[in-house]
Amino acid sequence: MVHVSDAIGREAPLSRLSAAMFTSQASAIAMSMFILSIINYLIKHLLRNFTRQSENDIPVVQTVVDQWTFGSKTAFEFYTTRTPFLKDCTYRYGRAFKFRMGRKTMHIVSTMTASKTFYFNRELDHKEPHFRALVALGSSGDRNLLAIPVHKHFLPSFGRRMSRLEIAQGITAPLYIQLSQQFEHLSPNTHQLSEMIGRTLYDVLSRVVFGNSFPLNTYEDFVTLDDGFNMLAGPWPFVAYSAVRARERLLAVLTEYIKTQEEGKTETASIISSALKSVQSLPFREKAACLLSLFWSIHSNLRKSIWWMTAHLARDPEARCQIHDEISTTLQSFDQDFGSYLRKEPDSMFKEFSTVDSVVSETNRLFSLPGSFRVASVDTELQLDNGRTMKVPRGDMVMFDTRPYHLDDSVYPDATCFQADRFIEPKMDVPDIMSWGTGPHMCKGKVFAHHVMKVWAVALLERWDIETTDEIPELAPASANTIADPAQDILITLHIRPQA
Ligand code: HEM
Repeated sequence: MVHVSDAIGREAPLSRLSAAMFTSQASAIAMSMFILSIINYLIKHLLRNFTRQSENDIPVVQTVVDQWTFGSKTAFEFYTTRTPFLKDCTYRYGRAFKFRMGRKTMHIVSTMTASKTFYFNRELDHKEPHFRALVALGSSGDRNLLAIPVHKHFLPSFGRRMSRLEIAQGITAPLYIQLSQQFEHLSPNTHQLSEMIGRTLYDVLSRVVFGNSFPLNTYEDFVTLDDGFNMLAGPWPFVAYSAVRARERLLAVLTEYIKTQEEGKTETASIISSALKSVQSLPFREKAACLLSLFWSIHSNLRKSIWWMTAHLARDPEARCQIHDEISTTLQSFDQDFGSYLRKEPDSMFKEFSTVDSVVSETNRLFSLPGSFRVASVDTELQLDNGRTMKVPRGDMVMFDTRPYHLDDSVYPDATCFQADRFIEPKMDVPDIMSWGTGPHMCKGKVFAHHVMKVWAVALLERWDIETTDEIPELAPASANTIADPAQDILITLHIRPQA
């Protein structure tokens, strides 16, 4: 038997010693496990969301840590994992709750009664989100300088220039023709969906809206800016280092673009000339930031909504078949190619293809997120259902969450399912979607965004059949813009349609 010396020099058999070591090691492990589980319990306890009822029975979501740190944990969750955070809170606490975000409180409501106050009550100011977006896009955010040009001229100019008439006259035919040309060059094999959409959409929309001379080598910078936008708009913008650099390069490009525009050297859609005229009194940096906000609204929202729409069409052979039939029947009724016809009758794109219209609305129903918030300019009360009210002190924020409404089975039967024909006219027993907001500040790009999605689907499916074996992914938890990001990309296979 091997012997070793113990601590006081006696010789101890190895088996006895190793048994002693084992016992002391086991107790050390047990002790550490015990301490770890206490720490784990404490952390969980400190970070677990719980609620206390405020006056009027409105749950206040908070953690123990939040009580000491002005809501840092709930604010962090709201900024970094907004979609699951709001979903979880709605599930636990219902359709009205609130939480601290620094010195202010955020009030979340999702009842239909509350939506009326949210969208129509003038005491709830809608300007703050615009200033925050502008600052994220490089503006100084100086309210005195920007308030009138931005809210009296720039934003209203969108509404006027993005009407159905203006879109039909200036956008529809070039958009359809350029998309069709791009789709001719796709190869009949498997593509990453985001890649198939990304550049094609960026190039076509930039040319159609900003003119042929717009530099398209800005695509990578746009993607970097878009991916970092939530960080730029949040409380820690310095974290989004590469997005800041991409933004600065884009602002430089837009400044040059504005100078050429002002010299009358390039042609653009009327939306751009009108938008630039509306901010002509501002310094170049501010003009460029305003233009970047228009540029970003167009590209960012559509890039995502078209991704979800194409992904669902690729998963749904019945919907594709219905749309292919609709396209074939409609196009047969014109005695020339559709592009030439659209030049003469652009409004026909609005009138035809009701299944595609339905698919566009269904996509926006399922993938739009609460896109905006308000700040109470005076102490205000929001009416909730059941006669309850929510007090919103001056300076606090309110957000109307459209998702619980869009995913409510009693409003949209089988609400979590994508049903391509849900919004087709004769079946119109479902209410309109809330994705665009409503009232005086309803999305100014609504008609444009819906139309671009529609033209994309018609031009793509006219030439290609598309399919995927990948599952539709979840919403990316950090999504915080009006349209959610997908949690991951999918592969999509293109087959040329025999009749194309
Ligand atoms: C699928 C795409 C889009 C969705 C779901 C969407 C949704 C929204 C929502 C929810 C709002 C806030 C409404 C409110 O606060 O009451 C909004 C505002 C706005 N959107 Fe969109 N949007 C989309 C695309 C676009 C596009 C492409 C443009 C520009 C061309 C645009 C321009 C605007 C503007 C200017 C506002 C501010 C309106 C105001 O405050 O008066 N949107 N949008």
